[in-house]
Amino acid sequence: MTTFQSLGISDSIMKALDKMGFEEATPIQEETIPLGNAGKDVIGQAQTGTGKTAAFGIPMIDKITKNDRKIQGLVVAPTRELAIQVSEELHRLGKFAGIKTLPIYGGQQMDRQIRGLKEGPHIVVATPGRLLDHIRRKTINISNVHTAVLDEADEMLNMGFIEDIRDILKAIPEERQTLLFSATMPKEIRQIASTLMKSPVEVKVKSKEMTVSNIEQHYVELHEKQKFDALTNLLDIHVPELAIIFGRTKKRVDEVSEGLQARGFKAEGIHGDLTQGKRMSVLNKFKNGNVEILVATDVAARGLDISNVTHVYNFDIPQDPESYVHRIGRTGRAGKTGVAISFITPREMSHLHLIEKMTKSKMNRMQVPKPDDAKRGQQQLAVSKLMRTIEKSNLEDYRETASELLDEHDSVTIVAAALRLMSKSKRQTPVTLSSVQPLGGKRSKGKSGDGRKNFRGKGGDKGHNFNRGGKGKPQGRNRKFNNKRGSNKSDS
Ligand SMILES: Nc1ncnc2c1ncn2[C@@H]1O[C@H](COP(=O)(O)OP(=O)(O)OP(=O)(O)O)[C@@H](O)[C@H]1O
Ligand SMILES: [Mg+2]
Repeated sequence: MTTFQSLGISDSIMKALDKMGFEEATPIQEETIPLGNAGKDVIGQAQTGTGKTAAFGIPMIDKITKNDRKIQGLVVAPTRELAIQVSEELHRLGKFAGIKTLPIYGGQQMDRQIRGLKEGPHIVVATPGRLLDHIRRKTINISNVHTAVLDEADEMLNMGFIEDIRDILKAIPEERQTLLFSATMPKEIRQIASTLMKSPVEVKVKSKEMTVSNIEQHYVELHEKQKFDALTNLLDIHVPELAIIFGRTKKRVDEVSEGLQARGFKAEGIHGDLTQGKRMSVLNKFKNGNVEILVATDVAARGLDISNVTHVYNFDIPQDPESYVHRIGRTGRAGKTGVAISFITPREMSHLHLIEKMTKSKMNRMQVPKPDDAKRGQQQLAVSKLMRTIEKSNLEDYRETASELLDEHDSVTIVAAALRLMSKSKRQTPVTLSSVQPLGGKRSKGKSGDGRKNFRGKGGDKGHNFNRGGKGKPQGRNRKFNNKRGSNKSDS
């Protein structure tokens, strides 16, 4: 056990950590905080939900001169929601040190951000596109930044963002300290990374698997047409506290979330075509439990930290193994347990094996859930509600009516009727989704024998409709989108 005390952290941050309930440092924090304090460039790779934000946030905050009201720390993150979340975590960490943090992202009014910038934040957490807008309009000055962080570094250095990142880093003094963090770091990206850094120290928390062991991983082999019923059956069996369902495209997300609503689930969709206001309100409703199921594109795959997510469902298998790691990593965070279930069509089985191989983890096969199991699950839920009412409520006022009922019917019939009333009635509502193409089995082999590259193109969110391999020719069915660089601005 490593205490934060032994890592040479200032008293004001110690106070913040105490308030946040952090008792001991996680392995990535233990290894990278001293390096960060020593001014080293660091590439930090550790599993999802293991505290990478504080790993770069603590040394960054500890280097800030409070009385110098210039931007001294800069964090770049791939999505708006993540920029907001990281900014909030840095705010909590830097609260007692008097450090001001400002998130800057697309979809928010420029003048509001400009006003915020004029107030002199010490740290800015930004999405790349909007940050570049400010740099070009000269409404931000990052020439005094001494610590730059790329959160989700491999994503930031992928084809969709790399040029933006280069442009951003050009506006920061070369003698900066650069910190790169992610749960995944493909070799080719690591190489690009080292060109932006000064003799970086690579810290990779030792673990056989890329995914955390507290996530149970399963898969269900099924046909496309079975997916929706299988999903609602599983939801009835698992009764997740909060669940995220990942779909491949925005349209898919809309259809699945509408279908779930039609069957009586508290579900909403989130993807890059929604207004920023809508994205925030959906996410907030999910965080406070008013929405129990979030249906999302990969826009919600990286970095988001929502503590009670108990289940992640891959309604469509993700395109690349990294994406799988990040998606399922929305559950099982900070030592909690979680369950991840991926739907695989028969043609996609080779892709499943590829993910298993790359992530060095194994998914357990699960049978296609049956309606009877779902019914039992629902009844179980009604029973537990009934039991809670028995334990917690004052039932005096109901006793007389209850005994009158018992004079006329047997007790089993009455309880059965109550359970029926309490079970959701809309589950049989027919829902048909538009047809989609499975990820091609043959294509997954690719020229290089490394099928990953073929799955780089994303037909989904963030406008990543291009091959993200970074080199070589575009492959697979996303070829025609390959020139759409810059379309990632949709999330900037
Ligand atoms: N030392 C600690 N003790 C207890 N909780 C911690 C500690 N460090 C971080 N946490 C909490 O753990 C959760 C996950 O942290 P964080 O979001 O930084 O993970 P991450 O490694 O960045 O994950 P991802 O790869 O998904 O981005 C957060 O709620 C954070 O506040
Ligand atoms: Mg993170």
